[in-house]
Amino acid sequence: MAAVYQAVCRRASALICRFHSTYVRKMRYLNDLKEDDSLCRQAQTSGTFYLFHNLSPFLQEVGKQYLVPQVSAAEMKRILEKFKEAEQWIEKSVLIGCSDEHVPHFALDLGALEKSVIESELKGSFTNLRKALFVVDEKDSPLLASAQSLLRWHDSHQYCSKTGQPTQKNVAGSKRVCHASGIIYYPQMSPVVITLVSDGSRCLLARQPSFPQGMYSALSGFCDIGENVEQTVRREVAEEVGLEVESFQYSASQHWPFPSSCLMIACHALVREQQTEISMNSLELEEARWFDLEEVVEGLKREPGSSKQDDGSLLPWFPPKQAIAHQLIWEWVKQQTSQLA
Ligand SMILES: NC(=O)C1=CN([C@@H]2O[C@H](COP(=O)(O)OP(=O)(O)OC[C@H]3O[C@@H](n4cnc5c(N)ncnc54)[C@H](O)[C@@H]3O)[C@@H](O)[C@H]2O)C=CC1
Ligand SMILES: [Mg+2]
Repeated sequence: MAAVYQAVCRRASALICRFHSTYVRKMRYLNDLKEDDSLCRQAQTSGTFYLFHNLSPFLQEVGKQYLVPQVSAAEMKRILEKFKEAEQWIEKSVLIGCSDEHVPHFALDLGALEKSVIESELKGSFTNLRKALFVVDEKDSPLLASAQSLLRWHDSHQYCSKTGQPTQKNVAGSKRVCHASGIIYYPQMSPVVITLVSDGSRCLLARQPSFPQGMYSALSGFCDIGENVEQTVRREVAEEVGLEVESFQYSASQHWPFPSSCLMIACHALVREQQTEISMNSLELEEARWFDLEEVVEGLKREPGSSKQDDGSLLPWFPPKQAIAHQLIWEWVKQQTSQLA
């Protein structure tokens, strides 16, 4: 009876599925892979793999382009057979998505294997993520960022922080379990607020000592435990530049893999026109100042290389479009120019 009931349910859910959009079906499939170890193990045999070596993604340089190759399961098998314990390597992979046709995508870090062997087999090279994100096609950057973050999380959560016992990942890599205590660990992101402060006609951009020369960005800061986004915006602006936020507006968000895994929550904030004197916290920032519209528009046109002047000084430039700070600055320019029109 139970078997008949299950068959009816399966048929019903298959019928319902047919009416779902491609997106819904894809999300449901990914969720099934996360929940069902045997389904996911089977998926590994037909999936594609994005490779990393000590958290650096594998890229291929073709002409002036950098491609992010997807290695087929068969190709993966062929390469791993060159090393010992080939089968065990596939088990280290983590699920990072799937195509509209439900071909699952995995990420795999081959850090303990000889890098040069893999590079020459696959004709490419493992490239530092900070470089990779800015040279690959725009659609591939978020994928590389989230894949690396997930691999990093697994690498640094091998043991239970309560019992000290090893933790085991599920096949998809969506969690790790300590079988001694029953504690389940899920991949984490730290919420960070990034705020573009404006006084109505100028915007405030700052430099941290670690930024590349000449680059200015919006103010950023990790959320403290218990804070909401508004409280973090107000606190960070007060801490870093000594100003009081009057009002703020959410703009967009982005996952950011540095220093480990941040959820960047981007906001515009307004301070009173009469209270714009900056009192910079020099422990965190090396410069913070107001920029007018013209200076921001000019800065957006500049690239790191083109910011150097003949006398060696640097003109300001801003984060590239892959960073959400860029989007905030663009939005501010658009809003200012629409006000002027
Ligand atoms: N995608 C983008 O456009 C941008 C991204 N960012 C990212 O935002 C992050 C945070 O910005 P900051 O101004 O550096 O933050 P911050 O102003 O809160 O200062 C960083 C300090 O906060 C402390 N901290 C508190 N919680 C932390 C946590 N969960 N992880 C690490 N450190 C923590 C540490 O002492 C650290 O040195 C940066 O790591 C950076 O990668 C920053 C600007 C632009
Ligand atoms: Mg900060």
